[in-house]
Amino acid sequence: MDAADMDKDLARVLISEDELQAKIKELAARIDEDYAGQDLLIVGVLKGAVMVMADLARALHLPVQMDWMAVSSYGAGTKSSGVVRVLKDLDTDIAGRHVLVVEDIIDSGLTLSWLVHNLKSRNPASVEICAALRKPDAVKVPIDVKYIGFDIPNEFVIGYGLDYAERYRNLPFIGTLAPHVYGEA
Ligand SMILES: O=P(O)(O)OC[C@H]1O[C@H](OP(=O)(O)OP(=O)(O)O)[C@H](O)[C@@H]1O
Ligand SMILES: Nc1nc2[nH]cnc2c(=O)[nH]1
Ligand SMILES: [Mg+2]
Repeated sequence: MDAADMDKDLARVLISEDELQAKIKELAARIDEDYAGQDLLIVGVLKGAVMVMADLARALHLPVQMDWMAVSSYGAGTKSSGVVRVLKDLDTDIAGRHVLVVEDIIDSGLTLSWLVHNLKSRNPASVEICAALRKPDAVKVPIDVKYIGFDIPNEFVIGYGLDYAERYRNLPFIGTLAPHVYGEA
């Protein structure tokens, strides 16, 4: 699959690369200001958050530390069951630390709701969330999201870390896929 193949799989671009990069810079400026003089650990949730983490970290002026978690939702055959298994835990002890969890998307909100609860049980100084995208269903789960990039409609999106069958994560923008990719046309 080359770039031309990826392009023909697209239905439309929802958020362009320029829009994404401008928003990341805006969020980074707020984070720089809010955590000025503090020791911040940013935690990316693998794999979706890799692009946001990489861009956000480089846009920040704070000397942050970076760590990663990998989690997997399981149970009842649905991805967002709310039951989460830790596949890779933090390498860092977060007791007394300011933690900012970085995500690509909040859909049902179940992954982050579980994760924040889990991290808070480790007695950090604070836990906040930064997510590039949020879908309308997220309102059903009460999670406090301090930094949000874009509120998007309830569509399946790909790119900028988000995959369909592990592909399209490397697109630099957010888009939707043509029906033929799903085998519908
Ligand atoms: O709000 P929710 O309904 O819980 O869904 C959001 C989560 O789902 C996706 O990850 P996924 O578990 O597909 O794994 P990935 O990050 O490796 O793509 C996305 O990256 C979020 O982590
Ligand atoms: N790729 C992708 N993964 C998701 N996980 C939850 N919502 C989405 C979405 O819209 N796209
Ligand atoms: Mg994810």
